[in-house]
Amino acid sequence: MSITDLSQATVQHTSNGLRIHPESFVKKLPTLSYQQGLLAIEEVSTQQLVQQYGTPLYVYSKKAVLDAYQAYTDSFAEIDHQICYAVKANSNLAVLKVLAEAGAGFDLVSSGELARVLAAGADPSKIVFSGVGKTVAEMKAALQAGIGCFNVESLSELDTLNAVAAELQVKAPISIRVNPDVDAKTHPYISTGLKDNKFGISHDVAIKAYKHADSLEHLDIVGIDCHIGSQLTEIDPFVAALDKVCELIESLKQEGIELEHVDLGGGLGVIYIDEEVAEVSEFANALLPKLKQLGLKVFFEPGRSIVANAGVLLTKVEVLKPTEHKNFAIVDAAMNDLIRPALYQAEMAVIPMSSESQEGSEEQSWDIVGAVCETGDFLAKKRLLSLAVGDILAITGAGAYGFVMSSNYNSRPRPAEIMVSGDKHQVVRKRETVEQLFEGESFFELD
Ligand SMILES: Cc1ncc(COP(=O)(O)O)c(C=O)c1O
Ligand SMILES: N[C@@H](CCCC[NH3+])C(=O)O
Repeated sequence: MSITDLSQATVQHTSNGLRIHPESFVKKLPTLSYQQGLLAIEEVSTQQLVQQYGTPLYVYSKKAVLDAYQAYTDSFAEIDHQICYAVKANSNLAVLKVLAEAGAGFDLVSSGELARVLAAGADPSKIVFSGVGKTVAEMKAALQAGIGCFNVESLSELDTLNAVAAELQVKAPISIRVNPDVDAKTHPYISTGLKDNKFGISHDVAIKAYKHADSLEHLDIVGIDCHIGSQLTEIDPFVAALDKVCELIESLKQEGIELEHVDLGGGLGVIYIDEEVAEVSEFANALLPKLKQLGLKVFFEPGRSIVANAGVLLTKVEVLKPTEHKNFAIVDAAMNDLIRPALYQAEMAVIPMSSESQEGSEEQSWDIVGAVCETGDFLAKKRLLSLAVGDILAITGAGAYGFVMSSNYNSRPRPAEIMVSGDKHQVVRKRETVEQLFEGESFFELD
């Protein structure tokens, strides 16, 4: 490889750290580009966004969200299907509204998420409610809203839901979430389809659970559900899970239990750095022959693959702190704004707002860290960049499990969120103020 080829290589893992060539890297991502050397999202310059709204700043591309959703509907066009976007990945109302208007259903895990999707105009019949610990109040709210299906995760949930539905004099539509004991080959914290995980009902118990559900007057069995984990880069685990679900559907038929739909959950991974990730179309091609044979309606619950690469987090370099041992670039975003690196050692790309800032100046290996008082507060480690105080960096892949997992640790107000469409941009969540952080608190006055 010549020196020019090397400098143009998109991602290089070197002993000093990771070098990402920004201009070629963004070509792998939707709606990001460098225009006159400045990072743009759709047609909006990130420099303009930073000047107008400040940092840290989450920015989402409407087009990228819609295109990712469309990739699913196109890939599964041959079969009767429903995409239920997993709200937990990014629950901003603007994102939800874009998806609701495109025809998406929603996968929820709380009544908070239910309230959000209803506020965003969701069709209740396209909502599925997952989660291991639904409360009675949450069951009531979802039944009153008329949701499409409860994905039930335990025997005791069947009884509670039956009682709640009886009280409201309705029938609760249910699927049972089965745990197929398939290795999703992902980070252990986000693997959900193994015996060891708290999710779903094991195959051995599933038939018993369905028979029990069938005996309960206020439950209406409509489907079967499974979700084996998140950020899966390979297709095989999905196929293995589908095979197990098909076996169960066959056994249920023999017991006289007929289903209307099969829900295969979410979990398809995305490119963060240079992962080899299956495309939605490959995922569909692997599953379609079996799904067509089944002849049931198919639900999917993608989250990350719809929104991750529709979003970036923009952050400013506040302090450069080279030490004899390593170099720290302290930025104004931190683990409270984006916890994935700290929580899962997730590697996310960090690219400069200005690609010209990298040219001609000497790169060094930097740990990009926040100002939170935790050693675990890092956003990226060993990144080869040429940095100056005041530079703006973009962390890509931040549209999923970014803002939604943020906190106010160290009394840090959370960033603003912006949505971009074409050359337009709008605040879709205001930056928090310090006053908001303690507005619900009071002094103890009873002594
Ligand atoms: C039940 C369920 N459905 C869907 C998802 C969405 O997963 P992903 O964001 O990986 O597509 C999750 C999260 O892992 C989940 O727990
Ligand atoms: N929060 C995780 C994904 C969780 C999936 C939820 N079941 C992540 O950022 O990768």
